[in-house]
Amino acid sequence: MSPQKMSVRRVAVIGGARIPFARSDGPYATASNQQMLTAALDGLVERHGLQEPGAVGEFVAGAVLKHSRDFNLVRETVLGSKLHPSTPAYDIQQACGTGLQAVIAAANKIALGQTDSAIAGGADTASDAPLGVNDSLRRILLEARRAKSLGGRMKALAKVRPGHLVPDIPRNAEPRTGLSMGEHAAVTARAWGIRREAQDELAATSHQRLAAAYERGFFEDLVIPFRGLARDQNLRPGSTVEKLAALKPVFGLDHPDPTMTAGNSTPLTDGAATVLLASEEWARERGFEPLAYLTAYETAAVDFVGGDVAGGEDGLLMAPAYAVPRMLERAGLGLDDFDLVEIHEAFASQVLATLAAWEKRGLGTVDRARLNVAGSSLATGHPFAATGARIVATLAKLLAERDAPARGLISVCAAGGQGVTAILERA
Ligand SMILES: CC(=O)SCCNC(=O)CCNC(=O)[C@H](O)C(C)(C)COP(=O)(O)OP(=O)(O)OC[C@H]1O[C@@H](n2cnc3c(N)ncnc32)[C@H](O)[C@@H]1OP(=O)(O)O
Repeated sequence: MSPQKMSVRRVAVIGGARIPFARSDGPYATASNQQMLTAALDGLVERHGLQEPGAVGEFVAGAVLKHSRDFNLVRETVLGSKLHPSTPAYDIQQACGTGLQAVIAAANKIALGQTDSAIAGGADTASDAPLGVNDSLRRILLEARRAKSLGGRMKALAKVRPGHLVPDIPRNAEPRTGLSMGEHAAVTARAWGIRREAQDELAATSHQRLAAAYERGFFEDLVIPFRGLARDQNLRPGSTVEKLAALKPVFGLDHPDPTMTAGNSTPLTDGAATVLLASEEWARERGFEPLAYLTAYETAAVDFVGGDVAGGEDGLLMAPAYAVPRMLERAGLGLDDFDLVEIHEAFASQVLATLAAWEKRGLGTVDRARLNVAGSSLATGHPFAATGARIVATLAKLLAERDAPARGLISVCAAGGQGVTAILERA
């Protein structure tokens, strides 16, 4: 396959804005997805002066956990925000890949000349989870609604039993296997021989690097204070390997030597993030200096049902092991060509398994000094749909700081055995 650039027009990353991420059932416990997404969006709009009609071509974002009332969440967010009400908007969803897939959808339209600017992002709350009514009760209520007479309605409602009142609670589990993300990751960690010490080291590094990035003011123009938080609440600057080593395992307990703990797994998190993308012409006209350019992206999926449950190497969160080689081949690049690498840290073991898979597939090793240099999801937390936008904005700014040609790789694993990846470059 010959190397090819995907863009017809170059797509620039102009800036990002997110609210600090909070541990679920904490300070954002009463905040909805719409409120959090609005706060992130307003921060971006105000900072870049995008209030007038037509300033932004469209807003594309999503949430993984949504109430039925949020069927048009992203457009509703526009209507309650500082973005002009004439801005079109739509929802997108690819589990934990949502934020990055929103960036890709927006970038494609800019690349093809269908719009000049767009905002992409995502929000998620595990606190304000969409509890549903029990399926049996829902069917009875629908039957009652369809009934043509009071008698018919009463007859339907008379079928309600106490057991029907048990709510339908969303589970952090794969429908096809019934296993949680953490249990899947534990199976994969065993298949790849990922040690506890290596996981704790990765987690400690993530906290220390995120803390250092906050200390040097890196996030001052990226993070908008919200509901009393100015920094990611999950950040523990004092998180050392020794402290992490003392935590008890929480996943893979059916195995004699479980390695995954609350410290080397992402916590359930609430938050929202946005990114501003545009054509170079649009950026020039408005006087914005692009931080970086999106030059390639890829998605992949694995047969995790057969592979992972059987203890194979193609686990639920391993699709980036396929997406990245494919993307690099298309772009005519190798891992060595990247100054920075951002791997979403769903679990430390999943990052380490992904690195091992890239190595096994002949891509080489990633220099840890280039990996997640401003921390990642183990320290920031992981509000599912927001993570991709957080990473794009962080990496674009890190590349811009280098003030020289530089290239960055993004790898995000997602539920359903999927992976979304991208390349950012600074010319
Ligand atoms: C594609 C994808 O991204 S898949 C990933 C999707 N996300 C997930 O699946 C979320 C996975 N995470 C979880 O389910 C939960 O966070 C769990 C099960 C890992 C942990 O839940 P909890 O037990 O409620 O965690 P909790 O925050 O109470 O932490 C447990 C203990 O570890 C401690 N701890 C957690 N992190 C650290 C740390 N970095 N340093 C030191 N101690 C820590 C806590 O202080 C707590 O200690 P305590 O019991 O003395 O109070």
